[in-house]
Amino acid sequence: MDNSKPLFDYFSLVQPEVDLEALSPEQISVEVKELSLYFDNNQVLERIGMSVPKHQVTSLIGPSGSGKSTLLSCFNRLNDLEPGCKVEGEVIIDGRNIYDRREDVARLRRQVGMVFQKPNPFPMSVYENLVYGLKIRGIKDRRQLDNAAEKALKDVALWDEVKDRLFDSALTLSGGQQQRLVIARAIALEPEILLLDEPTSALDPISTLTIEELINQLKSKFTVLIVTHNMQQAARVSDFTAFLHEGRLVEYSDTNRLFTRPRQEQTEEYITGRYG
Ligand SMILES: Nc1ncnc2c1ncn2[C@@H]1O[C@H](COP(=O)(O)OP(=O)(O)OP(=O)(O)O)[C@@H](O)[C@H]1O
Repeated sequence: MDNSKPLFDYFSLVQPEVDLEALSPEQISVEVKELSLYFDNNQVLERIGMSVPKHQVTSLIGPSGSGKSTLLSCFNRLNDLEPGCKVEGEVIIDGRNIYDRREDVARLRRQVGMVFQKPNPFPMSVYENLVYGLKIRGIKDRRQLDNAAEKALKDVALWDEVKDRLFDSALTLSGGQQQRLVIARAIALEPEILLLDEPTSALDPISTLTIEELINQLKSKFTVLIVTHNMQQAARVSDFTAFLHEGRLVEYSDTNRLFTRPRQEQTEEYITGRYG
């Protein structure tokens, strides 16, 4: 993996550009409308509007503090846990505004899984990590749990590495393996949407590459949203890219378009490294 490679090199093959405006409702996984978010009196997101395409990878990029992680956590209402947080606007998933008072947040979090920057396996065995959520859901059948654990490990290409260590502590795995395990734990619950908040920033280059390859495969089953500081990573893994600056969505388009022919000067300044 070469992070110094010019971004343009990733797009040497001309790919058809996808028009986000032309997506049909069936192609949209999440619709964000006029979304603003405040922590006390500080406005962190300003009237964000975007349609997130189904079964595609969408990256959120932008300088530190631009609101990427905050926007990502709006998709499963993780912000609600923060004191002083106020949200305006709508985030629509499956026709429901998830900020509606009637929303069942536990159900939402099953529909929208999340993986954080630092691998956070539970301090229990590899196997127990994988079946924990299923057991909470009331699944007791041993064969069903075994099958789910095996399938999730195969989905993240970890099965061969850990099949003989299923009952060892998850904390004995390497950092890259732990992050794949955490992704497996999330997908064992069969979410529709997977949120990845800088999933490789604590990992070495080889583990990063493995996770990036995995992200490419995951989109056949899930809609993936990823926050990344690394523009080369956004170029490598994502179909669509959203550039945020000071809480505003400056530009959102086909990744190819955004990195080769940005419409906004601010985007161009950012991707060419003039700031951020
Ligand atoms: N819980 C919170 N309480 C108050 N302010 C917050 C909270 N979380 C985030 N902020 C503020 O919201 C703004 C956006 O933060 P956020 O973490 O979303 O940015 P980011 O683009 O993900 O940054 P980074 O790349 O550094 O992770 C920052 O000014 C931050 O200080």
